[in-house]
Amino acid sequence: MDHFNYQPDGRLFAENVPVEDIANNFGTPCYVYSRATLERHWKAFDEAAGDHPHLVCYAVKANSNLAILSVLAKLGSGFDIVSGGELARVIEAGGDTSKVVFSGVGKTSEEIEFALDAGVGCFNVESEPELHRIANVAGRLGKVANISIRVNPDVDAGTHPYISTGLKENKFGIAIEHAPAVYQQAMAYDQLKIVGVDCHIGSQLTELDPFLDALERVLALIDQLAELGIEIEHLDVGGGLGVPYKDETPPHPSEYAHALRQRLIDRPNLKLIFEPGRAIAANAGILLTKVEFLKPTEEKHFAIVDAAMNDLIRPSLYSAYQSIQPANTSLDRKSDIYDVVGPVCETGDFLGKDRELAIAEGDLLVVRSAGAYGFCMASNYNSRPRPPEVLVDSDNAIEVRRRETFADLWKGEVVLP
Ligand SMILES: Cc1ncc(COP(=O)(O)O)c(C=O)c1O
Ligand SMILES: N[C@@H](CCCC[NH3+])C(=O)O
Repeated sequence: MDHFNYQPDGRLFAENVPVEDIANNFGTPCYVYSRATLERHWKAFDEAAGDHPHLVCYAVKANSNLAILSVLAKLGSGFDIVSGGELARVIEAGGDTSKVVFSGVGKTSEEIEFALDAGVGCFNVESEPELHRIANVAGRLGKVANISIRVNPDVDAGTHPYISTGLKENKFGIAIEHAPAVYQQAMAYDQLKIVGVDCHIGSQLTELDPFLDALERVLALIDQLAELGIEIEHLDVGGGLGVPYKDETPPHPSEYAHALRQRLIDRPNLKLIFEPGRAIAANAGILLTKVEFLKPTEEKHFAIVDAAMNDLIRPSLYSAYQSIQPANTSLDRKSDIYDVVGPVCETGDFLGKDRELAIAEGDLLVVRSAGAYGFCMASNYNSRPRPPEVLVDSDNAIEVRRRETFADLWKGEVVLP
C-alpha cells in the first residue's frame, strides 16, 4: 500500500498534494516521494519482527537522499551501506553508526578506517583477503572490528541475472562450505570480534522459498560454528524482497518477516537483521515527466517525454517494467499504443514499450515505483542536469534536492588556459 492515489476527479495525489501542483512548482522531470509510505514500509518489517530481537537496516543504495535517510533514522532505523560515501550520508542524516552494517566486495583500506573511526556496528566480510585487510587496519588503529561473514548459499533467487547474488558464479560472499574455515581464521585475530552471519541472495525476489532455503543453510552453518566454539549473535538475512511493478505478487514484508521468525522460534536470542531497500523505497516514489511530442511513425507511435534513461535507467538496464500513467485521467484524450521514450541519443532510451495511453502533448505522466534505484542511479549523460527530488509529508511538498543547473554539470572541471 502506498500513498499515491487517484481522487474522484481523476487527479493523482501524493498524500494530500496533487502531483500536477508539484510539477507546476518544481518542473519536470521530478522525483516525488511520500514520507507516510516510507514510514509504513519500514514499520511493516519492524512490527512483523515483533519482540524477536531485530534491527531493520535500510539499504542506503536504494535511495540515499538525506531526507529519506533522516526520516528512517528518526524511526530508529539501522543502515546497510556499501561505500564510504554512503556512510558519510548516514552520518550527515543523523543516523546511528552503531546500527550500520557495511557490505560490499571491494572495501578499500580508507573506507575500512573511516568505518572503524565512525564506530560502525559490523563489517559484512565478502572474501578472505578482505578479512585480513580489516584485521590489518583495525590492528593499526588499535580498534576491534565486529565482523560477520557474508556467505553465498548457492540458492537461485529466481530473479533477473544482473540482480541475482547468491549463486556460486556470483562475485558476492564466501561459499558457505568454506565459511567455517574463514571464521576460524577470524578467531585467530584479537582485533576481530565475530558477531554474525550474513547472507543476501538477490533483489526483487517474489517468492518466499529461496529466502527460506537460504535460511535453512545458514542456520545449519550457525550450528556447525557452535560446534567449533564460535558463537553467533546475529543473523543478517540481507534484503531482496520484491515489490509489485506490474502483476508480481511478492510476499508482504510482514508475511516474509513472520515466515523467518517462525523458523527462529527455538533461537530466541539470535538477533535478526534485515537489509531491505526496494521494499521500503520503490513504491514510496514516482517520477513525473511531461509529454514533449507525440511522434507517429509507420512502425511505432512514440511519446517523447522529458525524462530519459539518464534519469531512470532501470527499463534500459534490465528491461524492467515500470507502470506509466497520466497524472490526470479525466482529460478527454484518444487512446493509442506508445513507446514512451526520452530525448537521449540511444535506441535503448525508453521508459516503457507498447503502453496503451490516452495522452496529448503537454500532458503530465507518472512513472510509478520509482522510489528505489531511481534517482540514485541517475547520471548526467547527454549533459542533462539531474531532476529535483521532492518529499511529500501530508500537505507539504518539500524540495529535498534541487534540480541541477548547467554549472553543476561541469563542477570540478577546468577549461585549459
Ligand atoms: C548486501 C545487500 N543488502 C541489501 C540490498 C538491498 O536489496 P533490495 O533493494 O533488493 O532489498 C542489496 C541489493 O541488492 C545488497 O546487495
Ligand atoms: N539496481 C537494481 C537492484 C540492484 C540491487 C543492488 N544490490 C534495480 O534497479 O533493480
